[in-house]
Amino acid sequence: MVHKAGSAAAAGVQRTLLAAEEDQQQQAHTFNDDDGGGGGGGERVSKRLDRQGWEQRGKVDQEELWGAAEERRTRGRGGPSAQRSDPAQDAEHRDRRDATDVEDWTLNNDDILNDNEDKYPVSPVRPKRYWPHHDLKKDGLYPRLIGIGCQKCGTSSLAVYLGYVEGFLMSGVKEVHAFRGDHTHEQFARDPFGAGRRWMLKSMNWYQSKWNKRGLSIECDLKKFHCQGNAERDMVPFEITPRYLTDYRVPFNMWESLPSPRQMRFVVMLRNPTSRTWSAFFQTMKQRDTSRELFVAQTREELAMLHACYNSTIGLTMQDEDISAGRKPPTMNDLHLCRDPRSVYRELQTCVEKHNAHDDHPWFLHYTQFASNDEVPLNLRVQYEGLTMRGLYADQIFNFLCAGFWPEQLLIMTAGELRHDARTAVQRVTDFMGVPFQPTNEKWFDKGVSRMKKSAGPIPEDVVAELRQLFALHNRVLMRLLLNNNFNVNAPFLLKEFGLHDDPEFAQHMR
Ligand SMILES: Nc1ncnc2c1ncn2[C@@H]1O[C@H](COP(=O)(O)OS(=O)(=O)O)[C@@H](OP(=O)(O)O)[C@H]1O
Repeated sequence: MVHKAGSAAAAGVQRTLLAAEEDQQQQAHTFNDDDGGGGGGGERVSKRLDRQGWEQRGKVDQEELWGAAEERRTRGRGGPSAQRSDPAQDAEHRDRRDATDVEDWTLNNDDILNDNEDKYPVSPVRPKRYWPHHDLKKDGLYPRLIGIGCQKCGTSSLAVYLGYVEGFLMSGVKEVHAFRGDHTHEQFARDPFGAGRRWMLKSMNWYQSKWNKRGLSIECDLKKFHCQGNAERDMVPFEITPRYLTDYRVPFNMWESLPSPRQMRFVVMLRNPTSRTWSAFFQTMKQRDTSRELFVAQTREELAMLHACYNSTIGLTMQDEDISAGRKPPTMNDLHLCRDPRSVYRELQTCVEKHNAHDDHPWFLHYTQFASNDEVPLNLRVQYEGLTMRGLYADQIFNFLCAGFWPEQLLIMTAGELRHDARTAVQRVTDFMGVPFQPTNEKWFDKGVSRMKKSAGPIPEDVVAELRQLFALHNRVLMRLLLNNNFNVNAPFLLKEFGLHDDPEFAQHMR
């Protein structure tokens, strides 16, 4: 990539990069609505992209997903799977659903506002909950399940599979990107009762509206711990935005603004980070310069920057010697390592600026552009984390614990697991959500979701060893984090994905 030196040129390139990043997301995620929480324009874009995307694939029609959901609602609970399951159980399930078609229930909210602090230590940076009790429009649902990652890990296929499970209700677009801006965290902190509150309401109303297409709604009065609505209790509204995992602000925004963060469930798709990096590069550069030389050059530049800056700034778990040296796994007792994402990014930015000898490489600097930059509109002020850093999953997941979420709330699935047996993998998700696994269209589970986009093919050999070297320690810390806490994992698949299935340290988990 050729960059011009000089700050004006750098700003120009940065704008181009922002545009490219947007463009990348829009092109890549054909059901993406990367509006960053603003509303309006994103809807238009997403409609266009949805149509193009699904037509290109020629296999799945998003309306079909919605149509299937609607049909299920109106004609009862039939569907192919019903023929195969126990009729008595089905009848019982049907009765239960009919009885709850109009819901009026009290949430089990013991720990929503007064967290049960006995179970785990509380992170020193867990934000205050700002969820507004009043003034919200009551015309949509909140998700119960959010797919938070990771990019290029099979999330589109997972979205399609879940879309064909009874009761699972996808947002109008797969990726809502609701929590990535500063609209909650920063605006609200600055002005909780004025502009910040208006931002919050606007963005949460916008978020809720993603599920209002079928006239479903739910109202919650958290002062009375009471919710009422016409959504069925075991319905699972969901969305999947892979970049939620890599933007350190996201879990904090979620904790602040979702009505019942402790009841949220997350699914995290993971993939071996080396092949992920190449797949992500291939997507980013689609229709531009996809040369393997560029990939090697760009990756090396990122690696140099990460070696200089990652561990000392953004790498939360890396800052504990015992953890990084393998003397202990990261657990909930290590939440003192947590940092406010804004200060983490600020430090990262300072470090990157110091080590970046060439200010003609703004594409990399861009990923630390957290401080306000008036030239960049708020909804475009995304973090560009580079491609390699997105594979350092351990700290990204740990950061969710920092924001207040518990390991029990996260289900970890690997791309290999989904590819191996989608039915069993998706059933893990339905079990996790406590709802029966009832596919509404068996063919997707029997045939599998066909490859949706052009594949990246094999990674250029030149940098494989360097990438593996960077990821080795982080992968190990990740396994220790996931296997020693109460995450919902499938250990053998997990270890296999990361090439640690023969490692004596984890042998007990392979049994
Ligand atoms: N069923 C199933 N299981 C596992 N992996 C699958 C599956 N379907 C697709 N893929 C591969 O996932 C890669 C695309 O991932 P995403 O859909 O998450 O991409 S995106 O972030 O939404 O753009 C992409 O990887 P690459 O081919 O290496 O680019 C897909 O081939």
